Amino acid sequence: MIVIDNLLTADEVQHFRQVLATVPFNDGKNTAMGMAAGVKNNGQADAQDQQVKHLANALLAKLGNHPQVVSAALPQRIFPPCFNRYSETQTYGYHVDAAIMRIPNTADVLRSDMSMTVFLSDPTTYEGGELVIQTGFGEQSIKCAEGSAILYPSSSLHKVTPVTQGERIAAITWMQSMVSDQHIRETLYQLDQSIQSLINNTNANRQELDRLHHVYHNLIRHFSVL
Ligand SMILES: O=C(O)CCC(=O)C(=O)O
Ligand SMILES: [Fe+2]
Repeated sequence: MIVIDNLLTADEVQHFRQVLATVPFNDGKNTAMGMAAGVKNNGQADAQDQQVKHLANALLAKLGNHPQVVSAALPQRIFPPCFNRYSETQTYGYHVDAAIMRIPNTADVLRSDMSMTVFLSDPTTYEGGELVIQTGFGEQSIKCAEGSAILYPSSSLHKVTPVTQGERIAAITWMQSMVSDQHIRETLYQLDQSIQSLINNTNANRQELDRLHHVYHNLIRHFSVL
């Protein structure tokens, strides 16, 4: 589970919120698959709306270019982000995200390996609305600052607790990774993070760094499936 701090700048968050305040929202149940529909109670911005498409594309471009997102998810495909809104009393009970998702208006499908929530509301403006994820170490409850995001394995059970005051707006998306094995993906992420911090360390031995870089790329070559 990885927090991406400041994925969006304050200005970008404000722009997203301003646009989302003007676009039509539909019942979130319409896009839930199978059992998830029974526990889903939120609103979802109309994905056919031109302004919503524009925001989704802007976020998509941002994700594909973000070094930490790329390092953690090794994305091959990213689902066009959706925008959801939980008003007072709204909630999304425990569910697992569908393993295979059809990318709207295309013939392509995506296997969800990693799920992402980008928090767009200032956390001091709403109560409740925590994203709770079941992990091997118990439940983790997450409420990020506006503009920050959480990336977590799509295989996990998760829920959004009821909003008891205010309104929670977020963008959500799913990624198919070039490396489907979660454990290997995590290990590659750790290796890359170490390499990146050595690159920024002026005392690091250049030859050793080149060797680590070489190892990282050969591991990607070995484990990625395109
Ligand atoms: O809003 C969130 O943080 C997560 C929503 C969710 O789990 C979903 O739409 O599948
Ligand atoms: Fe979900």
